Amino acid sequence: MHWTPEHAQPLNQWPEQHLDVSSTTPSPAHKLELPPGGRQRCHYAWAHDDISALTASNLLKRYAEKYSGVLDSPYERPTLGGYGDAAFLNGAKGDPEPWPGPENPYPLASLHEGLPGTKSGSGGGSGGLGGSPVLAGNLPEPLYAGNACGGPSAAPEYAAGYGGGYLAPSYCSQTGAALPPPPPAALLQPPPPPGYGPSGPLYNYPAGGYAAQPGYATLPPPPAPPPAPYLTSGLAAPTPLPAPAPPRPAPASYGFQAAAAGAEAGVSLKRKAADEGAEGRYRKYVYEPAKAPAADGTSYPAADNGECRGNGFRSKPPGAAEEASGKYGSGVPLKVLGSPVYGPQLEPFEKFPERAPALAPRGGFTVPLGEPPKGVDPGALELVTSKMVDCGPPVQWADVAGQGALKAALEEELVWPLLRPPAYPGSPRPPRTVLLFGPRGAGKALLGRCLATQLGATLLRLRGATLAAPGASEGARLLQAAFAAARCRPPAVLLISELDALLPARDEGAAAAGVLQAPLLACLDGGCGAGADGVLVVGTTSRPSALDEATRRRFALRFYVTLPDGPARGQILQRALAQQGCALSERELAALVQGTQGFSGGELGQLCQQAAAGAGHPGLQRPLSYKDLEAALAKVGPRASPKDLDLFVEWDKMYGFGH
Ligand SMILES: Nc1ncnc2c1ncn2[C@@H]1O[C@H](COP(=O)(O)OP(=O)(O)OP(=O)(O)O)[C@@H](O)[C@H]1O
Ligand SMILES: [Mg+2]
Repeated sequence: MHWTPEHAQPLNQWPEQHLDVSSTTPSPAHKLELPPGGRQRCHYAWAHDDISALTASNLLKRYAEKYSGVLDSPYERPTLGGYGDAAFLNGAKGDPEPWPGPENPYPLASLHEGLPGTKSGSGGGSGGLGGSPVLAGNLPEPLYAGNACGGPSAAPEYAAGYGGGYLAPSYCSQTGAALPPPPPAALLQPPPPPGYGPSGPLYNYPAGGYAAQPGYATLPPPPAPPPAPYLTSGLAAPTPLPAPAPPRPAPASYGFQAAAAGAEAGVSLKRKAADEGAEGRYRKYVYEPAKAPAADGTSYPAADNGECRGNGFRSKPPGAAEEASGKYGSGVPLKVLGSPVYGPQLEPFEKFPERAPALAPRGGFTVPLGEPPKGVDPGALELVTSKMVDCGPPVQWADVAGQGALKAALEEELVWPLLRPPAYPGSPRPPRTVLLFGPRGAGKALLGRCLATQLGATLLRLRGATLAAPGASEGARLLQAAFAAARCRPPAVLLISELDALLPARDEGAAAAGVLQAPLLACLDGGCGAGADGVLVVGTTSRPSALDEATRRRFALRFYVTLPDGPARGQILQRALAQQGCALSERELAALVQGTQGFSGGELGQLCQQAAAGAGHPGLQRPLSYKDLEAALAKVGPRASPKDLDLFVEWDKMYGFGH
């Protein structure tokens, strides 16, 4: 209770105010409403009780003696208003500072129920020292001082007991009509315990103060704290439980419990759970991050290893050995595919393994033999079968020097999807067409052969220039027959080199060649059986810019076959020279690799042939030397200019898939 101006009233009103504040008698209107303020306010309530019980009684006794002495003194009695006492004016217990109690003493009826004897006075004696504020307010005149009694002579009545008897004579003028009829004693207060009754000894308080406080033990369990204070901002309210939670047991100490509830209102849930342990009642509100996916895959299958690109495919493998884990589900071991270790660590050509026979057809690329489509000339079909089927040795990945990234991309995006059986009905269909573009002699056809080997497919080779040579009609007939032959021999790879020769040149305007574009597009669309399962069409061109959009779109994959880099050139040279019995030193080989920058694989082969031709080999019975190769370098050079290479790069950026 803080100091307010209305407290500065004459001293003759202090008992009334004091009684109002420090009443130990509960009013019927008092309710148990413990504010969530908690511990501190409850502490003030205890302090208030101290005033009413101990201090107030002592002070009343002391000042009653004083007043009686004043009244009995022969000199003029001073006015009570001039009997200033800051402590009393403030309503504090002799403390010059304002009482720091609550502004409005909230009714704590039950707290005062433990102080019996204050209401057990007879008749209207219930308005004794511990009288109810309601009763005090009903008094028509100020209490104690200035009343009709002319001043109390309270000292003799102290012996009447604390139960209101000792003040009863002071209110002698308070008739019973002025007071409301007293309620039944049984309703007001339970019988006082021994020692606190009217017949009990005066001031028979326990030595331990108010430790007994029987009212505390009889307090009903506090209401369950609202859930909102236990939710930190930003946390969604928990889902209401289907059944109401069982009431919490009455705490052993209500004061502590109330204080704890209020004090914990602003504590984070995590902190609360940590304080209360794993079995804490707030455990369900603890916000915890989602658990890691289960190892058995029953949980989220998201992989956080950085390999997932978001579409189910991992990033390109740094090495073939890492791809043996069956990325496409079927788990085809890489050993079966026979992929080499890509990159500069490629074994020298002379150490290449012996070419293995063609792998048997397997996986989803295996389909039963098909029937020749109707409308196909049987003669042309027989011609294609006998002349265009490549019966050369198989080509493994290791036979292609360099091109590590390209080989990995082809294997990942073409070979394995074709070999993998469809995961489920309606799964994406693997690509059936691929375009390899790059400088002449870069190894496009070599890669096409390698694809056929990896797929275990029959290889049918066509050259655009050969198809266009005999004329449009004959070329179209051969083209349709080639697609039909591939359809009849699944799995098959139809390799069409110099694809640009079948298309109308922009600058040349070859009418005959341009006529073959329509049958080509029709066959690529499946009209010739090319779209059937078990047929892969590989088109190659060194003039990708000659392809119009219609033709370009027919190829699902488009890869740039670059010129071999230094290590790849060294490998190609070593192999080519080894076939001619030439063994260069490392220094000579390095110089030759340096001098053949910009050469394609085909041009490197031509260089070796030129060197042999210049040396008179094989007529000359001596091995090739470095000088022979130097002489050949003067006659054989790269055909692709830097400008051409830039065009490839640009086209790859626009239409290629990169790798
Ligand atoms: N990376 C390579 N490794 C080994 N040999 C290669 C490589 N690149 C090219 N060659 C060899 O060069 C020669 C020409 O290769 P290929 O015919 O595949 O080139 P191309 O790109 O198809 O040429 P073109 O555009 O003229 O058809 C072949 O003998 C091939 O063995
Ligand atoms: Mg070729």
